[in-house]
Amino acid sequence: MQSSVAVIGAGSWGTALAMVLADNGCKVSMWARRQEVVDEILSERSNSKYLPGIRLPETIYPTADLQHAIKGHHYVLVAVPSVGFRNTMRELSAFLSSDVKVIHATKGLDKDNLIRLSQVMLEEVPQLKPVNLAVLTGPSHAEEVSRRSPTTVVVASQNRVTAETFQDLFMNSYFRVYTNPDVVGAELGGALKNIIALGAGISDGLGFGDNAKAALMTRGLMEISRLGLQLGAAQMTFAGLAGIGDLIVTCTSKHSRNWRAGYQLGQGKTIDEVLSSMNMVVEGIYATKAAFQLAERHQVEMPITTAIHSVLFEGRSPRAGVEDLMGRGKTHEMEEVARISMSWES
Ligand SMILES: NC(=O)C1=CN([C@@H]2O[C@H](COP(=O)(O)OP(=O)(O)OC[C@H]3O[C@@H](n4cnc5c(N)ncnc54)[C@H](OP(=O)(O)O)[C@@H]3O)[C@@H](O)[C@H]2O)C=CC1
Ligand SMILES: O=C(CO)COP(=O)(O)O
Repeated sequence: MQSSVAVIGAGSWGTALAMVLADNGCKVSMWARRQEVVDEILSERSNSKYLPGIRLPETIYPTADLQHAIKGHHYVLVAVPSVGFRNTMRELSAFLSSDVKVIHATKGLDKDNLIRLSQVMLEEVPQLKPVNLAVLTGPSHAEEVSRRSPTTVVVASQNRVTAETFQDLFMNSYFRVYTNPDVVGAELGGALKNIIALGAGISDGLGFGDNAKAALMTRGLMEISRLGLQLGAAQMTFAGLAGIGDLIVTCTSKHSRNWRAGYQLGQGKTIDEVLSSMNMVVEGIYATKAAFQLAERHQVEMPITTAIHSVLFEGRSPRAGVEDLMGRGKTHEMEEVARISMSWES
């Protein structure tokens, strides 16, 4: 039987994932905020602002009416930016029945309560069952997925049947889907790597080399894991696609909006100049603010996040931010390893 899926969000990622589902034989209803996007898809089969040059399959049915978008669908995918996530879920709440399975592909945190987005889903749509929720994350730029370039992602859910149901819906010859029970790690990996990608862009914009970027990625993963473990994630998740995998692609790809924003900051532009030059979401900016507050709340050391926070929100120059990082007091690479190594006893 043909599955029908509602995709909420018609930016780059919602559209690219709608294409994967359509390629898999699903009937896809896609909600866009603006009627112009709907009209363009209906008349041209394209979404030129977000995926220029890509032809969308005929089995993607766009609509600007949220209720119409999800009516009769057993599966819902939410792919709106984190800043609009809570409101979108609140609006959806009136139309979602309790047996629907919902997956989100947004990489961010709730800016007000500093919670994960699957937690926001349950707050705003209390009739949803936690076992029916999942998260899709991993190294996956929309531009490449929409060109059907080989991509791997992770679907995380506390319930195996739900994870495998979404795995079956999305998986195909160019889109390989793994499952993982660690929802906390999957969501945090996706949200926090954007901060480090901003840093990688800043480093490149300042003219630094590969050594600096490798350092940022490695030490960045360390602080992502540190906060993640404190918040209940499984360490191994950060060694997988939702962790190091996504960190690599976002810190090194020309497609990354976070890297591009960081690059311009490194070249001397202000944050306002950078944001006005980009017509797509830069999640790392919001994630930096949220992670900085979480680090303070949980007493977790996150020097790179702190340095990027000082550049974004405290008027520190990118170069001074790097000096802050390089001038920190000396430390072990891994406190945990140093602590358990008997040979280190004096
Ligand atoms: N692009 C990618 O390669 C990937 C993106 N993601 C994640 O997916 C999420 C969505 O990003 P992406 O599709 O790339 O973003 P884009 O910038 O490409 O598009 C944003 C989309 O969200 C809509 N939108 C903007 N603000 C709001 C709001 N407040 N409420 C509801 N909708 C809103 C926009 O509508 P309008 O046009 O009307 O402004 C547009 O449809 C992000 O969390 C991102 O990190 C994850 C993996 C890959
Ligand atoms: O999450 C992404 C790729 O996995 C997209 O990253 P950007 O938002 O930086 O483009």
